[in-house]
Amino acid sequence: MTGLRVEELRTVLKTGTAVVRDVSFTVEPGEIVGLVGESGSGKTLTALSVAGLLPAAAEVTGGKVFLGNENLLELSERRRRAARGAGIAMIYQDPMTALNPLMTVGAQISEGLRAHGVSRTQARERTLEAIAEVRLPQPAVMARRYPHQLSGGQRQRMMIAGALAMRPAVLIADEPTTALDVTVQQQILALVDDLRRTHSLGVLWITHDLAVLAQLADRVLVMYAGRIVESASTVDLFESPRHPYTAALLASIPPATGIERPPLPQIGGVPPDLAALPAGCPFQPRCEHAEDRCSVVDPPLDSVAAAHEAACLVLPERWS
Ligand SMILES: Nc1ncnc2c1ncn2[C@@H]1O[C@H](COP(=O)(O)OP(=O)(O)OP(=O)(O)O)[C@@H](O)[C@H]1O
Repeated sequence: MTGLRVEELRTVLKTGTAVVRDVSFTVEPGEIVGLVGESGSGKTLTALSVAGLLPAAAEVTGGKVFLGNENLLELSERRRRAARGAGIAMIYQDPMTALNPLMTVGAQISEGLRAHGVSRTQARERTLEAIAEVRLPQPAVMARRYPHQLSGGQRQRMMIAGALAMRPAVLIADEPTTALDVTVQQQILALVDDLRRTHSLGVLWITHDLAVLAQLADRVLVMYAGRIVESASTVDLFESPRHPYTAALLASIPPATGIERPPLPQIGGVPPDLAALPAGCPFQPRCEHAEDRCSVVDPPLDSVAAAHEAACLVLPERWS
């Protein structure tokens, strides 16, 4: 199976502001990698850059996006579109943005496949297979429904079915469970966890919600001001965070009750304006542990332990 390797990805708005700043990470087959950060930290633009779906207001100006051995950023538009369908699929918070309200869901999944050269008969078969795979009952009946005839959870499953029908190597999920109630959210998380095992699907799961990642992700990337500031296995990140921003995110998770959805993280101070970043470390104005040098040096992402990287000059031993 094919993994995803992103190297030094840089995405800039037409205004000149860099919103994704030299981001590198990998997603191995069968692995779930979480990408977490506050609103505006650049998670969505990272995902759209990788999937080749950026809005006109932004463009990738540097870096590489390898799917297997192929750098997607070097492919022609036509080949990139083909690679995108079969290689990287994306699902969103609001399935209505991905689903056409005027077509039955089955027809749109089939149409997506037909656009990639799958025959009519095969497209129909694969559509029903994909709908069954996301555990919707009576696939043939479901396929004939319009999006508004489905519940929120069913629409979310249909969107996942549409993505899976393409048999992608990597699924990028941008806050896909945020709008769902907790029970349905749990069902979708269990489904994705199952699919990555049965299909060796690599998953990049974007969220505000570290509690979801505790349950789902093998590894977590923490994003701040367009950069990855910490990267570690989920266990290491929760047990020994090495960036004060990660520690603040963790401290903002209320004690787990198992049923309540935590609110958005509340961290003192405001997220930085990407168009006017402070000198030194971008988190330093909000950081409880900042030292004088932190307003001078913007630390690179460095190895701090095995398979654990952080971009901070102040070791936890010195955190007051
Ligand atoms: N289409 C766009 N045009 C102009 N600026 C944009 C556009 N999309 C995002 N931005 C800006 O780029 C920055 C990063 O946004 P992005 O949506 O990637 O953040 P995010 O971490 O996904 O936030 P959220 O959790 O709210 O979705 C923000 O400053 C945002 O205002």
